[in-house]
Amino acid sequence: MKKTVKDIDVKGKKVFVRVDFNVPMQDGKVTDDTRIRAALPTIQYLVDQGAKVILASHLGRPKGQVVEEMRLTEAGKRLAELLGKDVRKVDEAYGDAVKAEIAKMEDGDVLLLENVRFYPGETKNDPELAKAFAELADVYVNDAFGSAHRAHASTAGIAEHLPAVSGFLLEKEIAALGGALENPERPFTAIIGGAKVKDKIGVIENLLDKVDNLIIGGGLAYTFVKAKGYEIGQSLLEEDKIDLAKSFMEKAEEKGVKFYMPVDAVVAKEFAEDAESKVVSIEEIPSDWQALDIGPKTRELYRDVILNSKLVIWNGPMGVFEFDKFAEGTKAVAQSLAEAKDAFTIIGGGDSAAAVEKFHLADKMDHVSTGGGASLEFMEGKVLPGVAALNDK
Ligand SMILES: Nc1ncnc2c1ncn2[C@@H]1O[C@H](COP(=O)(O)OP(=O)(O)O)[C@@H](O)[C@H]1O
Ligand SMILES: O=C(OP(=O)(O)O)[C@H](O)COP(=O)(O)O
Ligand SMILES: [Mg+2]
Repeated sequence: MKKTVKDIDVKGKKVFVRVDFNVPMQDGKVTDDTRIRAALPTIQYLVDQGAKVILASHLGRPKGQVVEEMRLTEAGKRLAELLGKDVRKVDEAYGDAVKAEIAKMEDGDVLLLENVRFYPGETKNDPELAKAFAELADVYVNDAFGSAHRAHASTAGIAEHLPAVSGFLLEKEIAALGGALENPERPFTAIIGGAKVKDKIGVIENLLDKVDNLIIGGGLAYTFVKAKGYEIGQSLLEEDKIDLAKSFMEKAEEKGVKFYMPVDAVVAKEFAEDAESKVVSIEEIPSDWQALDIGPKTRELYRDVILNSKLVIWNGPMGVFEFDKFAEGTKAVAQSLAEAKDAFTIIGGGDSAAAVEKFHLADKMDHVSTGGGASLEFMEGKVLPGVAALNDK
């Protein structure tokens, strides 16, 4: 068991809180604030206890440099609205100017640092950067469940220098996911989609030891379609994962895990909201088109599997649901989960959670996790670095 904010005295202390405010954005605005709302209990608690609350997060993948659209300014504004309280935002994440701002804070004040991934040391877990973060505070709190599978300077390295405890969200997520997976009800179905193919394809190997059904959709699916020998046109592909995809399909067969992939797709002429589109069978994706959603036959197939399951874990949208034209597959799977009254349903991921919010189905799920990659790695049985770094009770 890890210590939580309740196990330490925070009054008057400077508390560095790593949150996951990696929220979906469009045209400079936050389009889904699920992750900000999920961090509120910890932030509010620290405010009420009279801590000086210093928040840190990443947004997107700026690759170690400043990217204007990836500033945390808008997330900070949304947080201020939700908290009903001023949130001061600075444009850096460590250093003398930040220390000077912190020195001005009163007990109960909230300060938001700039995107920690604007610095190359963050994702490399650079010890110098971890130390620079630690110098800002007396205590470290990790509440960024969505980033707990990353061993980065602000999620792991910093914990070596300060008393390090978990926030309420991290604690709640681990309890909810751990509880469901301890003695999984069967049939147990995992649905994996989304766009982070390189990150997520690897989890499939361990999942094959745990699940009865594995459903593949979203951008992830086309590396498998390609591995089957079909043309995928301009669809998302991880060329160097094709052999891995092939081996997973073979392994599924050996282990008696039922493996489902799209039988049809909605293809588009280009990656755009208003692109010309049509439904084709999976063997017939034209070479200059790209698959942006699963097709109607696939939606039916997946629905049957979901309705016959007792436990369903879903990470990663089935298509580019941000564009209404390509949202039907994701919507159908969300509706099937909502309909599956006999099943315990868990949805995870920043974008998947945004999708079920968009379709007003979030309250029909048993657990909506703020982590996609994090919940998958947790489900694999891996110890998450962001959790491992915290102090034991
Ligand atoms: N067929 C596809 N082609 C390209 N992108 C896709 C496709 N299907 C889904 N996506 C994209 O995947 C993104 C989410 O992926 P990911 O971050 O892995 O999921 P999550 O945040 O739920 O863990 C969405 O922005 C969506 O537009
Ligand atoms: O959005 C996230 O993960 P998710 O897309 O798997 O839900 C987390 O903020 C982690 O981001 P990263 O995958 O860029 O490390
Ligand atoms: Mg995502």
